[in-house]
Amino acid sequence: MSQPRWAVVVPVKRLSAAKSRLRGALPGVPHEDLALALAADTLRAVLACPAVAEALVVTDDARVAAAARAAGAQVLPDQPDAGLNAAFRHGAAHAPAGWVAGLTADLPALRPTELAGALLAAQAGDDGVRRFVADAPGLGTVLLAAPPGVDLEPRFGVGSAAAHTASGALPLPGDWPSLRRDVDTADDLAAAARLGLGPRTAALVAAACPARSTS
Ligand SMILES: Nc1nc2c(ncn2[C@@H]2O[C@H](COP(=O)(O)OP(=O)(O)OP(=O)(O)O)[C@@H](O)[C@H]2O)c(=O)[nH]1
Ligand SMILES: C=C(OP(=O)(O)O)C(=O)O
Repeated sequence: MSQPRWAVVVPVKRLSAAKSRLRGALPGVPHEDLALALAADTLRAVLACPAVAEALVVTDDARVAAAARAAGAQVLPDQPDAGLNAAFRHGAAHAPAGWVAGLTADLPALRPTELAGALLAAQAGDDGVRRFVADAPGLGTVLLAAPPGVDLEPRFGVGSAAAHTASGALPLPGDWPSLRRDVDTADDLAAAARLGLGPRTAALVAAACPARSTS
C-alpha cells in the first residue's frame, strides 16, 4: 500500500514585517529578499518531498504569492489576518480531506528526506493523535501534524512545544537536524548554513559575504 500523502500548510507573513529578529543579518542584502529566500527554500523542499501531495501557502504578500505559485503551491489569503495560528487554521480548513501538516516557513536548510521521515513517523502511530516536531532548542515547534478528521489545533508561538504537548499532541523524537533548524536570528542562520542552505538563501549569504560561500 502506498503511503498516504500530505497537505502541508505554510503561512508566510508580509515580508516587510517578517523575520524582524533577522534584520541586518546579511549586510547589503535587502531584508525582504532574505525573508523571501527563507520561505522559498522551505517551500522548495516541501514540494520536493515525496510524501507531500499539496502545499498551501497562506500569505498576503504579493512576492511570496508569486514565488509560491511558480513553485507549484496553492496560495490562500492571510485570513482572518489574526496571526500565525489563525493562518494555520485557515490553510487547514482549505486542505483536502486527509493528513494535514503545518510547517513554519523559516527552514532554509530543510531536506525533503527529513521532512518525509517526520511525516512518515507522524503516521506510524495511527491512533488519531496529533504529533509535532520541536525546534532545535526544544522550546518551539517547526511541524505540527494531524490525522484525517482531526483538527490541526495549532498553538504556535513562544513556548509552543509545551503548548502543543498540553493540547494532547505528542513530540516526535527523530533526528531531523535540517527540519528542526528554524532561523530566527543571525546565529540561527549561521547554524543553518553549516547544515547546508537551499539555493535562494545560499545565494544571498554568498552575496553578502563572498568568503563564506567557498568555505
Ligand atoms: N501568514 C502568516 N504567517 C505568519 C504570521 N506570523 C508569523 N508567520 C510565519 O510563521 C513562521 C514562524 O514565525 P516566526 O518565526 O515568529 O516569524 P516572524 O514573526 O516572521 O519573525 P519575528 O518578527 O522575528 O518574530 C514564519 O515563517 C512567518 O512568516 C502571520 O500573522 N501570518
Ligand atoms: C512560532 C514559533 O517560533 P519562533 O517565533 O521562535 O520561530 C514557534 O516555535 O511556535
